Amino acid sequence: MLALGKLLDLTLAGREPAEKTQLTVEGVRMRWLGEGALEVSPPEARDNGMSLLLSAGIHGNETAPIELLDELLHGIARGEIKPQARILFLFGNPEAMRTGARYIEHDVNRLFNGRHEQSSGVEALRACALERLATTFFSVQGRTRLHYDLHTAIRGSKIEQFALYPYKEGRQHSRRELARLRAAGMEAVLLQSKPSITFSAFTYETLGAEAFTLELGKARPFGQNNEIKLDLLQARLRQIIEGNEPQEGDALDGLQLFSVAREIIKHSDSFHLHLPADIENFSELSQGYLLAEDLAETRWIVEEEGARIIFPNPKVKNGLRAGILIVPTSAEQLG
Ligand SMILES: O=C(O)CCC(=O)N[C@@H](CCC(=O)O)C(=O)O
Ligand SMILES: [Zn+2]
Repeated sequence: MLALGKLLDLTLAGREPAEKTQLTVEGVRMRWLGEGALEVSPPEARDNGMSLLLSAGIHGNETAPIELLDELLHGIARGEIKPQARILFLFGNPEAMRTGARYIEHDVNRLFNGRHEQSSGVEALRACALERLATTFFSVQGRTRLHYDLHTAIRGSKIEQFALYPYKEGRQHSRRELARLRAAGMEAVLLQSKPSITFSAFTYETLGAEAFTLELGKARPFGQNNEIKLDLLQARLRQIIEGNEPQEGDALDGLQLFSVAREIIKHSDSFHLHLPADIENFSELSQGYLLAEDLAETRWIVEEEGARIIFPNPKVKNGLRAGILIVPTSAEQLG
């Protein structure tokens, strides 16, 4: 296999490849753009106009998606997968990947849409570099722009695989993209209701891509991801890459939709979350339930009917989201 196909090995070893550009037997050009960043370009005659950004390792301990991208890249480097799309592979936080940590100093997925300018350290530099790489990649006009940012979650979940769909004022969520996610094995989608500072929010809001955070199961170390079923996602990614997706229309086929009712923000060290430590994502909370308390007698009480909690985490830094309250919604208002 070509050395650049081993982007993961290079990244984990903190090494720079001797040759920065290589051609596969299929005439596909692979170009190393910097640590954890590789661009794949099909021969011009085969290019179908799709620009696909695939990122993983934004959180360094979320290894299943990193392994998935590694496999896809190996397939391309060996000539088994024949791209018609341009692809940018990004490993989000190499430093944290090397230590098996979610992050070193700051959660890189809270530093986008310019937030890195108010921060410092390795993750602020990385978020700035990722923004630049994505901006350059999506700068070619007239191409379809799609971004999947792949993650796994800290805790177990009543719904194993789901996507988060960013929000931008005046832009409609696309039913066709939801159908594509369903075909890729996602069981639910959370429709965001305000702008955000995550990587997928950046590519959606600022770069005009269709962009999603995909949650694929529970985070485990490298080599321990057998329980995570990625065959549907892998097959769909391969079809997008090779430009041979079935045209099955926009049927959502049982996909569960939720909208974000509220983000729970931790304001101080006095923040206390009234949930069991082992609570699963998508657990239902009854109306009137006292979810959290913070300084100055701030109380978070569940008001919404059918509310569920995802990503509850009282250990986040002050000022960041410590959980999301979601409610069921329907597909009626989709574009
Ligand atoms: O399990 C958790 O608590 C967090 C899992 C995770 O990393 N989720 C992403 C979601 C990003 C988004 O809101 O689009 C994150 O929190 O960064
Ligand atoms: Zn993550």
